[in-house]
Amino acid sequence: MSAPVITVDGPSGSGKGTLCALLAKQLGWNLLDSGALYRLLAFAAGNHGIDLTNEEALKQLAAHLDVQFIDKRIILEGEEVTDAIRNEQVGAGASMVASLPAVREALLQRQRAFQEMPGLVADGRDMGTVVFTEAPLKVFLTASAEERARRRYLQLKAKGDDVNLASLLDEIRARDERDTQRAVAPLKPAADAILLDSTELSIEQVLERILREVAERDLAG
Ligand SMILES: Nc1ncnc2c1ncn2[C@@H]1O[C@H](COP(=O)(O)OP(=O)(O)O)[C@@H](O)[C@H]1O
Ligand SMILES: Nc1ccn([C@H]2C[C@H](O)[C@@H](COP(=O)(O)OP(=O)(O)O)O2)c(=O)n1
Repeated sequence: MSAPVITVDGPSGSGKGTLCALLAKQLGWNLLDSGALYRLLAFAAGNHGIDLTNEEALKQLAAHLDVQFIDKRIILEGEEVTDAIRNEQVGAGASMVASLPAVREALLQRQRAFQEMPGLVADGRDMGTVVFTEAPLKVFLTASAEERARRRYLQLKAKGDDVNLASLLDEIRARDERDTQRAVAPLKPAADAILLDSTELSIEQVLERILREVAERDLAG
């Protein structure tokens, strides 16, 4: 029997990463942060002087990307990059490399390898539509662009980054546009996904709502 998967897809700042980390902890399941793979690829491309539109070179880089996920730390080619990949510049680069079909194909098996017992919580844009189409629970998490920009602003500011709310909102809108309009695996809810708008919900309310769905499907064992 294959391990059960909960997929959580949605736009930047909707709360996917937060929800997935809490779910994985509560259920004792594995966690896949697929966005981190696209961020790491964009970051590695920068290190190697590869242009973010060079599909062939990026495909090769993706196929051989030397990454280790150790607890909450991410090591790329021997260097810790856990914080370095979490800014809007790397996010925009990730969104660019993610629009290239050969790159997505090269990262597919690496993502599917995370499906191990007792279960997997998978965070991204195409977890329910492409990577784990058989998942018994699919969530599409959204929030208004203004609320998502506000959340990102508070998050980056708390980290000490020099951020501006208006430009974050512009960047989030540009990323939404690129992620939803691309030809391959665009951001959209799977036909069988639960749609949840978190604009007016706290993190605890979102978690509670999804844990109810987990219980209804008897997924937690
Ligand atoms: N429902 C919520 N209400 C308020 N803040 C939230 C909510 N969900 C997440 N956040 C905060 O918003 C920021 C972005 O959340 P994150 O989980 O990183 O989003 P995503 O992974 O979808 O980009 C984080 O600082 C997180 O603590
Ligand atoms: N499964 C995925 C995950 C991310 N991406 C792309 C599109 C996103 O804009 C970037 C960055 O994703 P990430 O989830 O890290 O971004 P946010 O934390 O939601 O801001 O990668 C993707 O195309 N497919």
